Amino acid sequence: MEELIRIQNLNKSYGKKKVLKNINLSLTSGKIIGLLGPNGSGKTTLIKILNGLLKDYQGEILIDQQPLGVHSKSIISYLPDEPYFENWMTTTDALNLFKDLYQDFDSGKAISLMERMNIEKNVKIKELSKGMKEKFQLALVMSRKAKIYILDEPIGGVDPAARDFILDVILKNYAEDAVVLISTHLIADIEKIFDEIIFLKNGEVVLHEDSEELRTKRQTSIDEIFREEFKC
Ligand SMILES: Nc1ncnc2c1ncn2[C@@H]1O[C@H](COP(=O)(O)OP(=O)(O)OP(=O)(O)O)[C@@H](O)[C@H]1O
Repeated sequence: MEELIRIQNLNKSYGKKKVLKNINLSLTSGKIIGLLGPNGSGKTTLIKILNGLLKDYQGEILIDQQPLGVHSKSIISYLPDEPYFENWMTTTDALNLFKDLYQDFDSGKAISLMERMNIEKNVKIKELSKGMKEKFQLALVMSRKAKIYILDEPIGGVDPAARDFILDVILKNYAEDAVVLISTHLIADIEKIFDEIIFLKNGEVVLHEDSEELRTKRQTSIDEIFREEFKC
């Protein structure tokens, strides 16, 4: 197993508000990891830092043994929590953009995923529904042969029937030696694919465990454990 993400003593504040508090994590290859926590617990902030989008933090981050930078950008395939395409773009423009930006992008795979999703070529992205946009973006992100996939709420906007399809896309398309970090609130729908679970509570990691061991130890589902931990 290769350590692909190492986070040491990570702290981040917005003004006076501390939103990430002394985070330490080591994430290794071959795992699908659930980053779980209630609204405002810091999931998106952590994900943005890993993707080099927020720079004013304290602590050390190593991606594939190297500090954040050109190398980390080249090996992380990132699905943001909001669609990032420009209004004028068509599905084909976005496909070509990914082809230009990422050497590891497999356009044949993306086209076949689009076909399975009934997303046509040359359609204006702004004319797709929210769920279709999310599926399209996921198809592009999962068509890279990346070492690290970071997916912020990949099933948030799609209907329950489409969720299993999305999980299938994730499971069938990540390389076995990659790490997949997925943030979500919809734990019951997705927990079966997690190898490890991280609970983030008020900016702190309160649990990081193998999901099977956790279920066996507590004799219940991750969803139930989450509800218990974060009871209002
Ligand atoms: N740009 C910002 N300026 C100030 N505070 C922010 C900013 N972005 C996030 N925060 C605050 O940081 C905290 C963590 O937010 P973050 O979006 O990382 O949480 P989250 O776990 O992803 O939440 P959600 O599940 O609702 O998306 C929250 O208290 C939020 O209000």
